[in-house]
Amino acid sequence: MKIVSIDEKAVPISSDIRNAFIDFSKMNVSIVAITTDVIRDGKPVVGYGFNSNGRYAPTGLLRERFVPRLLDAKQEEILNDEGTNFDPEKIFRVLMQNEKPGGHGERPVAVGTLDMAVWDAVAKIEQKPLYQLLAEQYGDGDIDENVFVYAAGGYYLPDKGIPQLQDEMEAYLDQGYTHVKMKVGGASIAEDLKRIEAVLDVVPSGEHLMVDANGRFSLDEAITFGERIKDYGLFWYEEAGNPLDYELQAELSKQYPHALATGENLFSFQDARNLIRYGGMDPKKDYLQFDCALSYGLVEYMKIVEMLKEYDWSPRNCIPHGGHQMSLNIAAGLGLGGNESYPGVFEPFGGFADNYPVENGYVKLPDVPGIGFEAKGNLYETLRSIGK
Ligand SMILES: O=C([O-])CC(=O)C(=O)O
Ligand SMILES: [Mg+2]
Repeated sequence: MKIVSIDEKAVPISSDIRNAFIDFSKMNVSIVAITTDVIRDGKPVVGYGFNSNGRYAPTGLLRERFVPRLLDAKQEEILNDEGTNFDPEKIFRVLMQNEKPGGHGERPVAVGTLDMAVWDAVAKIEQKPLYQLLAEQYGDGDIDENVFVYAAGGYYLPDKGIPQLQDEMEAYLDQGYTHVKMKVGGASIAEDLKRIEAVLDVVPSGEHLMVDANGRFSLDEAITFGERIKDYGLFWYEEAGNPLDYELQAELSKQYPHALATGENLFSFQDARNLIRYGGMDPKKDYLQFDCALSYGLVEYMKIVEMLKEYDWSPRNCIPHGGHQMSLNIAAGLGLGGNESYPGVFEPFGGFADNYPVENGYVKLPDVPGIGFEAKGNLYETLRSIGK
């Protein structure tokens, strides 16, 4: 059993949208295909992966360092002890050879991309959906048949006014979502409050709306904004300040009475643990958004989940960033609180299996081997453009 080849390509996901920190005019992602010599259904198993939105394609890191390292590994370094499948933890160790600790930068994005492809291949070789494999081998055996998903949008766009924002949110509700998220921090407070109130006219109550400042605010701004929105009773207030500023997060937690969310820009076990240790987050109400496809993959994510349990956090407090099927599988197999979704944004990487509509805020997963990319036509078209 061996890896025959690994292919990578950068694919654009550019658009005119803007959050409080960046625009997406040059955004792209790496897709990878790990082709194996294992035959299932008469064809070699190919595992696919991609990195999550918000970080650029780590093409150089993959091609110069991580792909050669994996291709150079000996069989016993990448297979399980029985030799019946690839071993994601061993592969993680191979990838991280000669990598110093700390300074995570964009290395975790490259490793997370390969890790996704490894898990896709492993589940395909087992001929099981990844969520089932995770529940059986790493969880308590139970699968969540329905996973909570919310519609993340509400971006700033040139010429987008209040009516367009309301139409967008109404369309999400019409598509079966019960909870929606919008961007804040990219306009004046007065303007953002108008936008929030306009969306509150469309959703049933504040409990159905999240706001995301994408790390834009200073401590004072974060607290002031929190003061101004607290009576809306929103579902959560996301990434108010710089993701690595744990003191800001802790101070904000003391002032803002409702749920906070953050973590999408923390890329390692150590960063996640620092947030839990020093960020003042409350396991009784707050949410964690670590995204394995940006942060060393599922091997690292499972270490984070174990760490959280030691600090009395439940996996249900985790609702990952990224809107991809990998985290949807993790949510279903390991009992997370849900997953993000970007209806119509970041296509073809955002969104879930075709013909599995969101119903009353929940979505089901298809019963296909692997992560389920083959059940999402536009994504599979893109992924299969590489690989043997
Ligand atoms: O706009 C982005 O970078 C995406 C984001 O923060 C989110 O999905 O929460
Ligand atoms: Mg966010």
